[in-house]
Amino acid sequence: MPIVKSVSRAVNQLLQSSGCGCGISIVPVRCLGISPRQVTSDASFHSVSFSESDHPRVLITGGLGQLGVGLAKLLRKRFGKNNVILSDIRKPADNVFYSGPFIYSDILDYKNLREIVVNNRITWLFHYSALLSAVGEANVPLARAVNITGLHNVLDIAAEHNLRLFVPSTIGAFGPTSPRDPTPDLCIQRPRTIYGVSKVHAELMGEYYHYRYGLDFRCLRYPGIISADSQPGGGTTDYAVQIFHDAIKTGKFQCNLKPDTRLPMMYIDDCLKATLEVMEAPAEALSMRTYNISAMSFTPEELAQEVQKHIPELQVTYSVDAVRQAIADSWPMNFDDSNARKDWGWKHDYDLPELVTTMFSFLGSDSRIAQAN
Ligand SMILES: NC(=O)c1ccc[n+]([C@@H]2O[C@H](COP(=O)([O-])OP(=O)(O)OC[C@H]3O[C@@H](n4cnc5c(N)ncnc54)[C@H](O)[C@@H]3O)[C@@H](O)[C@H]2O)c1
Ligand SMILES: C[C@@H](O)[C@H](N)C(=O)O
Repeated sequence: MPIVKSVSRAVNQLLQSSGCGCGISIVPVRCLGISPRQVTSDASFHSVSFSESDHPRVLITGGLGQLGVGLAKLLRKRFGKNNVILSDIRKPADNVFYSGPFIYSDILDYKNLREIVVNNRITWLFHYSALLSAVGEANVPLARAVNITGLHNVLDIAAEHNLRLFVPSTIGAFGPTSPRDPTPDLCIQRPRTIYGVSKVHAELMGEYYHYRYGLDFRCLRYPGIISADSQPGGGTTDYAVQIFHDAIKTGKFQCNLKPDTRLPMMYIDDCLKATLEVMEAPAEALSMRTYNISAMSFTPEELAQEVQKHIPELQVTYSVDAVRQAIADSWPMNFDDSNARKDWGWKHDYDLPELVTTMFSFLGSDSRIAQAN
């Protein structure tokens, strides 16, 4: 086939699949010949397309944080151990290293990330690398680099290689001028943390790449996530994990938020279930590309009361961290996730009582509960 004809066929295919319909150029930015890191201008035409009957080949960035190892476990169960690669810039614990493929990947190293995607024929990418709200405020330049420059690398590679891309957003993508009770999917978003600003940027850039280049971008705004077997990475909602550990270890918990600070929260199993469900949802079901998801909403006082049903002698004191409190006071109190429920059937399994019971059964507090009774 003459070269001109095959290129024009490829362009037509790309235009049809772009969802853009505007007839203007849809080649990703780094393919336009203006980037020092450019690949050939027809790079995406050569991508192996993902057939729905195959298992996806998955890469998880920032996979050694609170959520990544659990996500890998869920995806490996579904798609096979060797089809899911965990990556991070940290050294994995033995049990993680031996549980399936792990690879070093710094998302700020564009060429290395691209090499990993190409050599492993990746088709789905879950982009978990980030600096969370509190650690982001403590190191704004690093948060800007990881959360914004890193995202740009991931977006370009995903667009060039025709990946389905999941990027989590957060309740932190809203700010003091957003409606807080409840917070709908579409409303004013003027966050006042670098974390929130970077997440609004991620939502908008992902949606822009979707409409402009046909990138299959999918995004959920997670509430604060609570897990038993992984530690949170420096956020405002971390107290809701720490209380369980301290209740069991010392019977005392000092909370860094005020007792009446209400925030949306979710058990990790619900969060990971939603993530897989939105990635598997048929594109036609998605009326939007960024959805709120919700399960429960509580204050430190309400959580402490539920914990005290299991450990009655728990003593809770409050020593407010001004940075975290200001952040929490600007975030949603309740999250409206009706679009996720309507479009792709989202439904949570864990409310507050089930969450607390499950956490204690994981953390093995039986002996302490027995002592208390
Ligand atoms: N955990 C939550 O409550 C929560 C809530 C809302 C959204 N999210 C989002 O979910 C994602 C995962 O959250 P998490 O709680 O597991 O985060 P985490 O902070 O626990 O883990 C983030 C990981 O990113 C890695 N990382 C940092 N810089 C990197 C770089 N340059 N290259 C590659 N990796 C790098 C870190 O080593 C870390 O393991 C994040 O994007 C976060 O914003 C989390
Ligand atoms: C809410 C979420 O994005 C994270 N747990 C934080 O508090 O920063």
